[in-house]
Amino acid sequence: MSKLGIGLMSGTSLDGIDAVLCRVNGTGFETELEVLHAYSVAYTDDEKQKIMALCDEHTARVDDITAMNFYLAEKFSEAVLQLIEQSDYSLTDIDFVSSHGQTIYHLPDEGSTKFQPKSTLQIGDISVISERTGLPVVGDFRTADMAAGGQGAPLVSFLDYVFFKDEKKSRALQNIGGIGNVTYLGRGDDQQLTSFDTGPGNMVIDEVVYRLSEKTLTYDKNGQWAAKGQENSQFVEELMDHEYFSRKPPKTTGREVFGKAYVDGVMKRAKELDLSADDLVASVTAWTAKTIAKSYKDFILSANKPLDEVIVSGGGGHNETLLRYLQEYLPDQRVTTIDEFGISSDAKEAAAFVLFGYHFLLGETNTISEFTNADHEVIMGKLSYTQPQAFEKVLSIRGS
Ligand SMILES: Nc1ncnc2c1ncn2[C@@H]1O[C@H](COP(=O)(O)OP(=O)(O)OP(=O)(O)O)[C@@H](O)[C@H]1O
Ligand SMILES: CC(=O)N[C@H]1[C@@H]2OC[C@@H](O2)[C@@H](O)[C@@H]1O[C@H](C)C(=O)O
Repeated sequence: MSKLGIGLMSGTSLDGIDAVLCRVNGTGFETELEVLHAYSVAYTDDEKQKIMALCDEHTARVDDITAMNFYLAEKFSEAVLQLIEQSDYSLTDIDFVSSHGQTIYHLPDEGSTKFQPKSTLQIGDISVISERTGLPVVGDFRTADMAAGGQGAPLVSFLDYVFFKDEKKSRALQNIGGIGNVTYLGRGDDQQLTSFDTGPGNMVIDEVVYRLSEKTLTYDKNGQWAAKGQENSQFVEELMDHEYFSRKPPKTTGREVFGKAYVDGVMKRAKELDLSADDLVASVTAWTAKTIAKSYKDFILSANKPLDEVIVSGGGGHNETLLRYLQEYLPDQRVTTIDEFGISSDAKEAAAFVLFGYHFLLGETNTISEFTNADHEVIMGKLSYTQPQAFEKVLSIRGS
């Protein structure tokens, strides 16, 4: 029997919270998932800067992290309530909430001392969300995959595999959020599955635009600013030199690597090269597209894996200049956006968490170990229900 789940996603771009209401039925390849309503709320600049400070080892304070764990949970709860308010449903119709949380730090590789195992931290406490909504809330997904030896990301590849594996076409599902990540799906019986973070998505473009606009713009709307400039090829090639791009998958990255400190270096070098603001925005946009195209060439095409089409999702799908560069660097592939397949670019990740939460509640695995390089598949998630009625909903899902 189908259930109604709400997915919450607040990604590494720190643009805000995406909430989607979905009808879900079945598991694995039998899954049916329909997005019924979507709602997004932007973080204020103040909120974004405060969260960003927690993503940086030099500025994060333990009291701030603790408080933000609760503050964000309130924001997530408000997003659920707003979503419901705007939809044709009421809270009592909903069976569960599934929340990604806000990643503030992700360490997919062990450090040099015994106190630095690989680890990851998503905040926005699920008990607070359960208490405010009266619903059972699933959260904290990445840790289970990491405990099984995985990178804890990319997780959305599971949705890509379930809905986009095709008999006739080999596909790359490219998400361009704060970070870019790809799921490669060979055609037909080809089970060579690959998934990794390609590098920055909008993260560097956003920060450069924020600084050049003297904090008045947080992103380059539709890529209009980049379209006014010309990419500087020397600068783009220099940026391509970062060790992340030559490192073989499996690999994942985040704000720890391509955050503010990285952009300090980008701005400094752009100044030395005397780049105009227009050319700098064009250059980081071209470079972002090139990091994606190069990673396909090095880790997919060079391994003799065919690639017919590239399906872009995430906010970067709205950046027309970024998509133009991507098509230019991948002349033999058709580059399109996921909207063509009836899924909104902005709703995909939040919908994926409905899929994960539902599998979790049914006790079904919700990872594919090849994608995250885990030792085996796991059931990701943890559960909170602060009221007996919420527990009843869990029992009813399990009994259905
Ligand atoms: N109209 C637009 N034009 C250009 N860029 C846009 C537009 N709308 C959104 N974006 C970009 O998309 C970003 C948000 O993307 P998205 O919500 O997919 O990221 P995220 O989920 O936070 O990150 P991640 O997937 O890395 O966790 C914004 O920060 C902005 O850079
Ligand atoms: C640790 C973390 O939050 N990683 C995010 C980030 O944003 C994009 C990319 O890096 C991806 O690997 C992941 O999110 C998506 C939802 C994923 O796991 O598929």
